Amino acid sequence: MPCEVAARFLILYGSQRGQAQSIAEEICEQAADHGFTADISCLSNQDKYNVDSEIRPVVFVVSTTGDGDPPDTAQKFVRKIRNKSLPHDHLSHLRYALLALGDTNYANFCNGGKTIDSRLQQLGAKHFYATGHADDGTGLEVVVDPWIEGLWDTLKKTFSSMSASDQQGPVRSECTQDNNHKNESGQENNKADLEVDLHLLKLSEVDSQNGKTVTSDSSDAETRSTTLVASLKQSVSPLSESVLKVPALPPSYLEVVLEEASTEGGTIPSGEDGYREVSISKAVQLTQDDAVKSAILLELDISVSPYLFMFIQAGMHQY
Ligand SMILES: Cc1cc2nc3c(=O)[nH]c(=O)nc-3n(C[C@H](O)[C@H](O)[C@H](O)COP(=O)(O)O)c2cc1C
Repeated sequence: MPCEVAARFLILYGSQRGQAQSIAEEICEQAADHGFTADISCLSNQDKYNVDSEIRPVVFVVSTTGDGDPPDTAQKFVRKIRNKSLPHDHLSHLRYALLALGDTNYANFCNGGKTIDSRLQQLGAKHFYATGHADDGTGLEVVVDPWIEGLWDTLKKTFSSMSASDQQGPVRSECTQDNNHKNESGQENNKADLEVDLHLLKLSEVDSQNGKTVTSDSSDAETRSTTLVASLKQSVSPLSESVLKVPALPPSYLEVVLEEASTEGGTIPSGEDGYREVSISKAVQLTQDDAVKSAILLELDISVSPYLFMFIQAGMHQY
């Protein structure tokens, strides 16, 4: 089934008396005419959006109240982004545009929007469109209307300049709307993106018993762990089951001094931990030559227990 793809962005507004809110809603309504889908939320609904992980372009519409203060509904958001412990690149992923409302009859013109704008910049967020400052003293529409008119082109450019991976977030198929757009701010979108990424982390291995490929993913950690253990057992024998071979190192590293105390024709004692019965007569043949007094272990051609191997290694270190 063909899917219509819509570029999706987020509108966040902070309004004291309703003007910023109605402008935000106007932008939201116009979005469809320009081929976009917009989600909208008041800045006070912090459970509906999260700029910390927002990958869609965001349009802020913020008024000013009091003596250059952000609206009450934006206060919590302002406190959050003002947190001094946030790193300077905390919002470097964020692409946004901001429309500030104010009145030049007041001392701090548009200061509510300016406060948010400058803090977003400090945290590494980037404008995709120049900030608008609308003056209620002379008529908001003087700035607001052309600002909205110019928004659509820059949004188009923003979406087209986003990398393919970035577009996974903002560009959504309408066919997946139920799964991906459960709330108006798109917070579920981010969760869905994360889930998609996690599901890429799959482990595949071949079941040696039936020859089929077994695939496990992160949602089935228990199964994955069990299968991996079995796989390791099959590919590598435990050390205790291995036949130890004397490594083919240069002879000078493998020489072992045989003590005179060794009984001629006797055996290395058996029954002691890890020892294996080895004919000494072979060794004697080699030690009979007083000039040598040592044997090259390789030439003995005997297989040894792990314990004896360690013993020989210790001897080699001393040598
Ligand atoms: C009590 C009050 C205080 C205001 N203080 C400022 C201010 O300090 N600076 C400014 O630029 N505008 C100020 N304004 C103007 C508003 O920001 C402007 O009218 C805006 O359009 C209101 O938007 P809103 O209805 O979304 O809150 C103030 C308005 C009111 C009513």
